[in-house]
Amino acid sequence: MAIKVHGSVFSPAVLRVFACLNEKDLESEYVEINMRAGEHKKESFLALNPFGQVPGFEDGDLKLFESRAINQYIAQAYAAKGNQQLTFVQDAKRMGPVYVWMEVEAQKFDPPSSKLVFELAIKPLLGMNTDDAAVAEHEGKLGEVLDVYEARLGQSKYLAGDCFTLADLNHLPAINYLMGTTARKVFDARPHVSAWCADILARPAWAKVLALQKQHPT
Ligand SMILES: N[C@@H](CCC(=O)N[C@@H](CS)C(=O)NCC(=O)O)C(=O)O
Repeated sequence: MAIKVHGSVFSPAVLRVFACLNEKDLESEYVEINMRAGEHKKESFLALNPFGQVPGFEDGDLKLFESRAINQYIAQAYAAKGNQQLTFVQDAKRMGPVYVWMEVEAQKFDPPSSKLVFELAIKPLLGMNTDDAAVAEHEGKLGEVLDVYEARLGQSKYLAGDCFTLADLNHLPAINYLMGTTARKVFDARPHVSAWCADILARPAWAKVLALQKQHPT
């Protein structure tokens, strides 16, 4: 049975799941949820995600939500497909840094970057005014996080070592959005971070995500 991703292609969390599906060369069906019309708060969607947030994910009779957990599921369930560097292996020492940097993305990078995506990318799309004070505050916070990334990426090409892993992939939607905004300067000011961003954004799997987004411009 086909994999289905329910959501909006403007949602960073939805794009994160498509990035993983594309890395794994998996076919999937995009089921558009009209968030402006509040479809994500309706009974039918709440059966997929009781918190009323996109994405909702189906693989046959399995229903999941939370984009990062969905990506871990995809990486394990389809271990033999596509990019096998994303598979979690039994070697705990090898996996340790992956676990660390996945948490860093979710706990440290995501809070300021999500705020900036909302202020600088989503609000303009919705015709709302950007809060400049909030932007300045969260650019400062993101800069502090990226100072740590700069040191790390001076030691290894990717966050968890020499290979691209889910720890890197989970950053893609926010970085992609912020590269098109004034917050780009926070990344550009840090050479190792800037080179890493350019590298991960150039992945063919991410280009496929952007192509899907273009096909659904509303
Ligand atoms: N931690 C969740 C976050 C999901 C999330 O925040 N989705 C947003 C769009 S990116 C949403 O549905 N917002 C509408 C709402 O919260 O009502 C995940 O990674 O899946």
